[in-house]
Amino acid sequence: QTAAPAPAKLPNVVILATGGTIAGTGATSTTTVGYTAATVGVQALINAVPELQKVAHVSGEQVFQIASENMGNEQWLTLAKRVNALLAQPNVDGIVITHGTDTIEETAYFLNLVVKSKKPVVVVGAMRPSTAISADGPINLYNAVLTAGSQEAVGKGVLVVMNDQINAAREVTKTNTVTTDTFKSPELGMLGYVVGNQAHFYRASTRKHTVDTEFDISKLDALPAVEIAYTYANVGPTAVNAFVAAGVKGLVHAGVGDGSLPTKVRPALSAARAKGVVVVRSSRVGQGIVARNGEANDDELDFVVSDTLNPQKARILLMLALTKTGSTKEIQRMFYTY
Ligand SMILES: NC(=O)CC[C@H](N)C(=O)O
Repeated sequence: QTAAPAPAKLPNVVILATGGTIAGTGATSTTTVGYTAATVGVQALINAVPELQKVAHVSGEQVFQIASENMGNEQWLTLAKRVNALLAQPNVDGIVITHGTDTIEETAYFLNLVVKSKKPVVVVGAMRPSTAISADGPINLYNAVLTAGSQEAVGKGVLVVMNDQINAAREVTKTNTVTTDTFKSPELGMLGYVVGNQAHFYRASTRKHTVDTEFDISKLDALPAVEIAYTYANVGPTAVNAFVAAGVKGLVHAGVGDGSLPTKVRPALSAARAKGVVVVRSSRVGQGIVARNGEANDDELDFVVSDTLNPQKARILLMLALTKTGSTKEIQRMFYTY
């Protein structure tokens, strides 16, 4: 194994810590469930990986200290503004965000749509707490910093680096509740590997991101209310009606199959649309396209389809879309663009 090459000038990488298992501690070295997430501070995370100093000048900031099931719109806005402020500084070359893995794909996709820089932004987590045998946090952090400081990652959009693999924010999803190889980009594929102290890219997303999006959160302190209604055998209109009564501006329907609408749900969604709620048809399946005018006549219902975005990512794009427009035609264009 070769040592990390020593570049003439090391990149400056800022680590923004938000919590999660990568900052978690367990009772014993074999505690890999039932540990406490978000207990170790950012400086301790950096100190645990002295190898970072060979590949970047790293500095750390503790932005939050939470388990990522508690991540929300408010935290996303705070985080995105901090990322944009740091990347606007000429002496910052890249950013790593340490994060719980449960919602890592959502934070990554949100940032993918609102970061205004081509500089690398890498979101990273761990599946085993810092106290575990073979904890994956240190190697993941090392690979994330390496990637964030690399020229190869410039302009690739927000990345999730874990388990020696680089995935694009738009496609990556958690596929296993506990294993270290949980993050995949089903069917469409990962972007590359981090191997031998180097980030290797083989593909890039064709969808627009970061500097090429139309979204600007710099003056926002809240996002439009958008919820997800999940569908399953025997589902009725209760959840959809409750969301509409609560005043949502948008609803993502996590339909079955290719976005099918059960007979009992369709009228509730149609009534929601009549009240001005923007409805996006997505699917709970996790892979594949929800096609416009496929399982429903979207032109007639005035619905939007999610294309290949899963429901939790469709929710993010719909929130940002609603900050710009209420036009379903425009919002559909965005779902085919980002
Ligand atoms: N592996 C993890 O990071 C899960 C821990 C926690 N539920 C979180 O998402 O922050």
